[in-house]
Amino acid sequence: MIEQLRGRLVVSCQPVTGGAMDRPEIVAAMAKAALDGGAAGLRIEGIANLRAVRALTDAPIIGLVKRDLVDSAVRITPFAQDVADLADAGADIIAVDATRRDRPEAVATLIEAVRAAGRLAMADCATPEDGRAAAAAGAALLGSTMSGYTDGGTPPEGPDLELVTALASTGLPAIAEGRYHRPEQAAQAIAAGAHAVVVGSAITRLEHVTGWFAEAVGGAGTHP
Ligand SMILES: CC(=O)N[C@H](C=O)[C@@H](O)[C@H](O)[C@H](O)COP(=O)(O)O
Repeated sequence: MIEQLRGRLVVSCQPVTGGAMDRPEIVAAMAKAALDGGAAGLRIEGIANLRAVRALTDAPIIGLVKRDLVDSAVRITPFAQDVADLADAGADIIAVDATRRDRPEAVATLIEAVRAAGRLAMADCATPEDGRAAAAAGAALLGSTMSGYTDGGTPPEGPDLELVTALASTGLPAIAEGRYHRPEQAAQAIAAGAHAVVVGSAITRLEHVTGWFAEAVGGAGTHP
C-alpha cells in the first residue's frame, strides 16, 4: 500500500463545506477524475464521501473525519470512534491530527485504534517533534498537513518543505501536504525527501482556485 504511493501524487477531494460540490456523488466523480489524471491515491473526508469513493476504486484511500469541537482546536479524526467508522467505511490509511495540543483523546490512543483496526496511521503533523512522537507511537506515515495551521494566524503562502525533510529524517515515509498549489512545488517536495505529495485545494476546491484568478483580475467570490 505504501509502495504504491512512492514518488506519486495523492489528490485530496475535499469540497468547500456547504459549497456547491459538497455531495458524495460529486466527491466520487472528482476522485475518479483525479485517478484518471494520474493520481495514485486519494484523501477523502467524511464517512458518506468515503463510502461513495470506496465503491469505485481499489486505489489507496487516506480517510479522515473533520469535527469542529467546542473545547479543542483539533479537527482531524479526534476520536477513536471516528477511526473505527473510517475503517468500517473502507479507508486503507487513516489520518489523525498528531499535533501536541489540548485534545479529547491522546494521539497515541488514536494511532493504537488505527493499528487495532488493521489500517495504517498517517500522523498529520505541524512540527518535527509531532512527527517524532507519532513515529514512537506507531504511525506508519508522517504528513506535513498541519504546518501553518496551529497558531491561529494566517498561514504562509507556500508549503513547508523544511518540515517534509525533517519528517523524512525519521525514516518513516513523509507525505508532503498543505499549500502545494503548483506542479513545481510538488516536484520540489519529492526532491526534498517526500514519499508522496497530497494536493487538495488547487485541484478540487473550485471556489478557491476561481478566487485566486478572480482576485487577480479584481473580483471577489462568496467563499473563502
Ligand atoms: C489544515 C487542514 O485541515 N487540512 C485539511 C486536511 O485534510 C484539508 O483542508 C486540506 O485541503 C488538505 O490538507 C490539502 O491541503 P491543500 O488544500 O492546501 O492542498
